[in-house]
Amino acid sequence: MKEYDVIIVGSGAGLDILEAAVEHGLKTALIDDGPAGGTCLNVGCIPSKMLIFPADRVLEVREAARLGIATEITQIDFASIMDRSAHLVEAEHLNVEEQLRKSRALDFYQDTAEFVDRNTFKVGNRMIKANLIYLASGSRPLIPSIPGLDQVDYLTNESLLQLRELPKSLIIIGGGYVGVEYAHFFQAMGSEVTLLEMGPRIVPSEEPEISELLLFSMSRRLTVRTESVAVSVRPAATGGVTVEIKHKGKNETLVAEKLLIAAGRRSNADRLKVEKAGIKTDSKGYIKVNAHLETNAKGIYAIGDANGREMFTHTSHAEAAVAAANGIHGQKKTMNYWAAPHAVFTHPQIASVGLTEHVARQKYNVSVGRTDYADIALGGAMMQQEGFAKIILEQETGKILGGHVIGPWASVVIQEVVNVMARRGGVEDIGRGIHIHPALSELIIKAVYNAA
Ligand SMILES: Cc1cc2nc3c(=O)[nH]c(=O)nc-3n(C[C@H](O)[C@H](O)[C@H](O)COP(=O)(O)OP(=O)(O)OC[C@H]3O[C@@H](n4cnc5c(N)ncnc54)[C@H](O)[C@@H]3O)c2cc1C
Ligand SMILES: NC(=O)c1ccc[n+]([C@@H]2O[C@H](COP(=O)([O-])OP(=O)(O)OC[C@H]3O[C@@H](n4cnc5c(N)ncnc54)[C@H](O)[C@@H]3O)[C@@H](O)[C@H]2O)c1
Repeated sequence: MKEYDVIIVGSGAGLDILEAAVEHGLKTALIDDGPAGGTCLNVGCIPSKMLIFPADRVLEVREAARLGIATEITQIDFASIMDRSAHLVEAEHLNVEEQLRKSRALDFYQDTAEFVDRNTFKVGNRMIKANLIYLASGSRPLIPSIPGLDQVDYLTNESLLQLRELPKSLIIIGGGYVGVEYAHFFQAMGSEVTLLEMGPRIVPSEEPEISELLLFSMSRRLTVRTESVAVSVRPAATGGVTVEIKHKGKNETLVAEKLLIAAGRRSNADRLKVEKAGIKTDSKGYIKVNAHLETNAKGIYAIGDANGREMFTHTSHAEAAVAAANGIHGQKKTMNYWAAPHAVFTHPQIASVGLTEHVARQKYNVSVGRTDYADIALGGAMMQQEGFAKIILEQETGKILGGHVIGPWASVVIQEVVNVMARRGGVEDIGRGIHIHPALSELIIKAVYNAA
């Protein structure tokens, strides 16, 4: 039995905790049985955005015609696009791994951890214990129980990164963030893509008009089927995969070379056997935490995807800072998600922060303002006929409650709203800064003034 001051499971956001613990001179163990760096680096944000960047360029070239630039894409080297991403990821994770292995300030266990009791982990065939524990154990793809799925060679966000030949056709189950981002990527590369979403709209957590515009825009490039449930799956006689679906009550048969499952995530808490430490989980298996990110077991914190709250890398890092302050520095900080943003890197891009209009109306008197890209000078220069920014204000105070953008560079345009919301600011805070003309930032000031 080896004793530590701190044990951390997971080398994604867990690395932030590690840094705080080591800087504080604590005897620290880090455990991860996957590639160092976690989901974002290895199979999530980084590889997907390395792939989506060239996909965006393809769309730019295709759309250049409307500006009077006639051009043609003569070749897309799919294998080299996949390799570029894989090489960057590999170099980065080997770098992280080497630093962890070399460090004398910590012990790095590349093995699976499971609780034995409140303070003790079994890691491979070793036992280690600590009073202070951080669970940054993340999530993995949720594989729905569709009859026949185990008979076919389906892809996930992990295995698709091994592809070096572009599938001629692809069915994607799930119209959430993973589904729409990869639908954009594979269609841009040249696949014939069918996206299936069982709910009434794709990206269902976004504003309804954002889901609608994304659906409208994607439907020009691929087949999007909402209210479509995969009923069964089997190998196709011609090779590939057959998917039987129920679409608005009717049965249909779809065939494609490949099938991608993008039906959500599931917690890794089961792999940790958290019940042996008496740690409570919610109905989906995510680890329950309080406002200080501490579980019901004192001294055990859960951050990032492990707690299932806002499953984004930047939020995981924000949570790590709060949990490190509380557990390591003895503070009592509260995690605040008020201005936690996210972006979806599809085409068009989506970005959002704060409340949706529907949620805001349940609690506040609101006024809503919207500016289309076409209504600002740069949007006009871009001949951007679609896309908008929407701002939701509290009527009495002018405080910003939410901001939502769909269109080019949405992920950048939203940042001003995030910064103002983080200070609980409103109309005056946006208006105080002079906005560059003609730039996309004019979307926000105009939407704010429209709302006000
Ligand atoms: C395809 C895809 C694209 C995404 N794109 C974005 C994006 O653009 N922007 C964004 O903000 N977010 C994005 N996300 C979400 C983001 O990747 C996650 O929110 C983030 O990686 C969570 O980090 P984490 O540290 O909580 O967990 P992880 O990074 O998942 O780390 C958990 C680690 O714990 C290890 N582990 C788990 N259980 C055990 C155990 N019992 N023993 C030992 N080790 C264990 C795992 O091996 C893993 O390395 C994306 C996700 C996916 C799937
Ligand atoms: N850009 C980003 O920040 C980014 C990108 C990708 C993923 N992520 C993170 O990863 C999480 C997981 O993404 P995701 O897209 O896998 O999950 P998700 O939960 O966002 O979406 C899954 C979708 O699949 C649908 N679905 C589930 N089962 C189905 C079935 N049998 N048939 C048809 N549709 C089905 C659901 O209705 C849902 O809309 C996100 O919530 C986000 O936190 C972030």
